[in-house]
Amino acid sequence: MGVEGEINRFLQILRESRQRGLVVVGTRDMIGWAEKLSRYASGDCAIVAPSSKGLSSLCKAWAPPGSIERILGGEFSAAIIAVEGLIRPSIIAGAGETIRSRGFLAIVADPPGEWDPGPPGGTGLYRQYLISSIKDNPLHLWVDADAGRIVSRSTDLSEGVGTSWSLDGYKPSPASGVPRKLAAACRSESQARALEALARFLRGRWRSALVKGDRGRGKSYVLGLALAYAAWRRLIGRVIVVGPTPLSVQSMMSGLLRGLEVLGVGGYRVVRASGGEVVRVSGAWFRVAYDPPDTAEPAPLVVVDEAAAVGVARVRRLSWRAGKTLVATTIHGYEGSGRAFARLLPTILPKPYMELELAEPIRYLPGDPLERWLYRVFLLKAEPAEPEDLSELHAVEVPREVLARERRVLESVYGILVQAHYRNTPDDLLAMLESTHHRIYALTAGGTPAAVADVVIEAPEAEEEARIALDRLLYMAGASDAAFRGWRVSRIAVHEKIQRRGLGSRLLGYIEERARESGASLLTTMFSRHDVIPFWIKNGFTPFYISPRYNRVTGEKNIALAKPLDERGGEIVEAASKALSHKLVLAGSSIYRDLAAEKLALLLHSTPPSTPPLGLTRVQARHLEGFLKGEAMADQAFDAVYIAFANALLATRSWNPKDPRVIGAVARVVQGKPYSEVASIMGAETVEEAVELVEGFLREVLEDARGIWSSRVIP
Ligand SMILES: CC(=O)SCCNC(=O)CCNC(=O)[C@H](O)C(C)(C)COP(=O)(O)OP(=O)(O)OC[C@H]1O[C@@H](n2cnc3c(N)ncnc32)[C@H](O)[C@@H]1OP(=O)(O)O
Ligand SMILES: Nc1ncnc2c1ncn2[C@@H]1O[C@H](COP(=O)(O)OP(=O)(O)OP(=O)(O)O)[C@@H](O)[C@H]1O
Repeated sequence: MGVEGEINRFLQILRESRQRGLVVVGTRDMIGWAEKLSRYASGDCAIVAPSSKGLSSLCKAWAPPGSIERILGGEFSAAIIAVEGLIRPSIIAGAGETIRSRGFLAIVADPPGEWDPGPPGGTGLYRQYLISSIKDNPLHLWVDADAGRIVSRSTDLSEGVGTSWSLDGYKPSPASGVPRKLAAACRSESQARALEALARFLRGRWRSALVKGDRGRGKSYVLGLALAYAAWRRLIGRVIVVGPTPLSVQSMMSGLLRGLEVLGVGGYRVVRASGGEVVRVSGAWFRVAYDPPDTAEPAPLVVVDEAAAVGVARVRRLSWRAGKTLVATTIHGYEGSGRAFARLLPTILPKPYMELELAEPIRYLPGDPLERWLYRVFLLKAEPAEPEDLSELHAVEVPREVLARERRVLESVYGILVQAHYRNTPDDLLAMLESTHHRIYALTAGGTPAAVADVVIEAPEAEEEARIALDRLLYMAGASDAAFRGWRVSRIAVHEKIQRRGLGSRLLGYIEERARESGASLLTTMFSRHDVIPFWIKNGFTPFYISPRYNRVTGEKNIALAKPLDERGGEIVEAASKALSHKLVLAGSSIYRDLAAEKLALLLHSTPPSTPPLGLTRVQARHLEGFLKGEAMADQAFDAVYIAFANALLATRSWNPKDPRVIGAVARVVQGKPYSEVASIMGAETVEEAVELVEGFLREVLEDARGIWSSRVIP
């Protein structure tokens, strides 16, 4: 049988078993084979190929390798990857998740001996890892089409894969309120249970609900069914649906339309975008409309699909101003682990809050082998082993070769990072295996990693990704010529069961020693989880930069800190940190107004003392004396109080950043917050109490700092 016959036979096995499989075709005729494969799928496919190949119209959907998100949210009989050179893990993982039951993922690549899916100039470890992983796939066919031979094949139909979706186990809860015919439109028990809960949510006093689950679980669809229920019960009027693209909310719209149909709600109008996507469904008393994240405005009911792609800041803003908010988010998917994000959502969504999880896949059968393979190869569900005995700890560098070779090590290292960090993507694996400027360090207990750090060696001549902290540092210090090296701790995490026992600090100490030995002038870090600032300060780091913009993913501003390792590093960190202290005080009421006052105080306290470019006029000095004598309120002499307080804060460090009076004065004077907010920041019972505490404190501090501000009166 020729190669084509083999492929036909393999695809037949997929169709009969309803499982999904992987086809790899090695050939020099990439275009010809991409065309053949699209014919096997009768054109119901998505293709990932550069525009130069002229393949973009071959399938229903096309994405260039740099914008895989263009096909995500779609669903096809096949996904074809026809990309020369680098095939990022996120392309394979993303394309794989768009395929329905019985379908196939195809990679058209160079002939086997010549194929290198890794980046040019890399280590070659990703190639090695991917090739051995393909051979481990239980349902795959790899052919060398030009030589007419099979490279490897496995048709082990996985056990434990279901044969269809079923609602057999589902018995409606008493008084669920969901009509039977609507429940019957669900495909899994957990989807039907979620629908019941969402009906309760829509009827009751709940403010927000989160539907979470892995990809293809029917999260979006059940939101649509729930909206149909709400329309039928006349519980909704204006609803906005927010998602990264109109394509990404189509499953929700399908659920809505199907729900309206089975409930017999008629007389509504459907508006489609130019690409055919449903963007609005409006009936006599309800209107469900898609709104892009950038322009979405709160409404009585807001539905956010793919919340991780919409971003924390937007979800927070919309949900607080909406009547009710329904949110769907993916825990594990092509974009990596959204586990930490799913954990963050309950802390930002308004209460009362309800959470639901969908377990069984719907796009393909439960236990599908391609899903299991993608999750395993790209570590989307990596679970770290828990170290047992912490009495003997060893800090080590984990060589890339070991990560590529030893699955157990790779899983625990990766698992700790996935568990702790907001967002890991499959491409992190590529960076770990291939990028020569990344290094992985671990603290192991009995051979099991207990803490892990990913360090980037930043050098002035390196590409931008490998000098992000260095660039900010030079900018802040007003320097441009420095030619030194820094090591940036890009991620650090301790196994979640053993945090706050000194392990993180110990690993950081080890990294510091290695950085010193290598001749680096600095150790730096940059992150947006403001809750861990104390960890860095406790370990001797000095803040030197806070981004004026929000991190799109976390909704917080990035903060950078550094620890100098030699004299030159010390000079530049000091200059940059002083510049930051001036920004914090002088721009505290504008770009840094949203920083928590206690974080601003803490950061400021960790910068070196300096003299700010601020003096009082004689008139201001007179107003200030009036305030100090109790003849005027601080607000009456606010400009003078601000200048004198800024001088005192910047020039001395005798104040305690944890003192609520300091935090209150920072919130009021530096950040210009209203006393109502200052009172709650300080924990004061009334606004009057807050005013009294802040004014009393200001009088004390400014009296003590008289020597500082009085010498700066401009004649
Ligand atoms: C660049 C980045 O990766 S920033 C993100 C850091 N990583 C994370 O947030 C992931 C989750 N957290 C963790 O993995 C760990 O808690 C780490 C890495 C932050 C700290 O490691 P740990 O071993 O837990 O901290 P360690 O015991 O060494 O802490 C030393 C001191 O730092 C401070 N500290 C540590 N963690 C925190 C925290 N989450 N919040 C506030 N202070 C902290 C405390 O002062 C602590 O001393 P204490 O416990 O006596 O009060
Ligand atoms: N009850 C159902 N009846 C028919 N089709 C369904 C049903 N539930 C889900 N589907 C279909 O299954 C596929 C996956 O569902 P959906 O998109 O809602 O999943 P999801 O959990 O939101 O995952 P993803 O984030 O991957 O889109 C979609 O094509 C959807 O239309």
